[in-house]
Amino acid sequence: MPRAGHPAAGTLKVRDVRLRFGGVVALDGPSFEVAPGEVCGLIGPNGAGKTALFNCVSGLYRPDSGRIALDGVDLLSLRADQVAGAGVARTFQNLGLFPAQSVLENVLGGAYHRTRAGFLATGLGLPLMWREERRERERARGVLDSLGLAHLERHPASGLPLGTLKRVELARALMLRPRLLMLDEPANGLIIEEVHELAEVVRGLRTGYGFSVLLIEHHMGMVMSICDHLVVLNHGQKIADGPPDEVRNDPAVVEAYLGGSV
Ligand SMILES: Nc1ncnc2c1ncn2[C@@H]1O[C@H](COP(=O)(O)OP(=O)(O)OP(=O)(O)O)[C@@H](O)[C@H]1O
Repeated sequence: MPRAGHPAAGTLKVRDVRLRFGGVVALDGPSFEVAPGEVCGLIGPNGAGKTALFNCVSGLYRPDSGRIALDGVDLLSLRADQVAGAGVARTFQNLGLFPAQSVLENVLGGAYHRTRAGFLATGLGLPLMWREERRERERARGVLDSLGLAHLERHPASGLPLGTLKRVELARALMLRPRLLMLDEPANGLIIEEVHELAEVVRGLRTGYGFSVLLIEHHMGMVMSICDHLVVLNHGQKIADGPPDEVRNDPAVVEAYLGGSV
């Protein structure tokens, strides 16, 4: 499996992040850390603030206060596209793929901002840009291969099973050479076999590419099987932070979120 190109890293530090929408407190000061190479699950009941936190890390929301840094780089001073350039890649709850485009074109979309002039310039016949695009295509093929998708590169995204589309979206995120990969409910809508398959894929990617993973997931089987560390939010506050076995037995977590069902 190809290395992603960055040196091993991916320390995310979140400190006292606060975000309000009018009278609604979405984030009420959570602080936590994701260590290099670990899979950290961000869990909590509906409305706990998980997506709001993801959006703050990826630059879509600007918190009212607090600090978020990746490998010492202050992400809050960057625009969303610069955050991606700093090594943060994410997938979305509702896939952000283009149905009419081929799998390869969708995956190449993940590399777009990394090229110096974009693929449009290649249409002008500029040799440097053409070489750059060819290089990115080869890299995309390598990423597809590492996810067992090489045979689908010409297939339009439409018509592929959801489990496969999730892997295409992962491939697109990998084109950003992430230090931190953020996955937003990847198991949502998958059948149990696909969940197991996806968990296996994420574990393999983490080992092969060496990045850290921050995962929002309601599927407790997946959370418990792949996370090294859990952070639990409730009403925008952190209520637990530690190894999965410890967190699952934490009375505050059982009370607030798990309802004793795990
Ligand atoms: N753009 C927004 N405008 C207004 N309120 C928002 C916005 N985004 C989030 N909120 C509110 O902030 C709180 C946290 O929402 P968030 O979507 O982060 O929760 P969540 O933990 O991701 O929930 P779920 O598991 O249901 O996706 C909720 O009360 C939500 O209604």
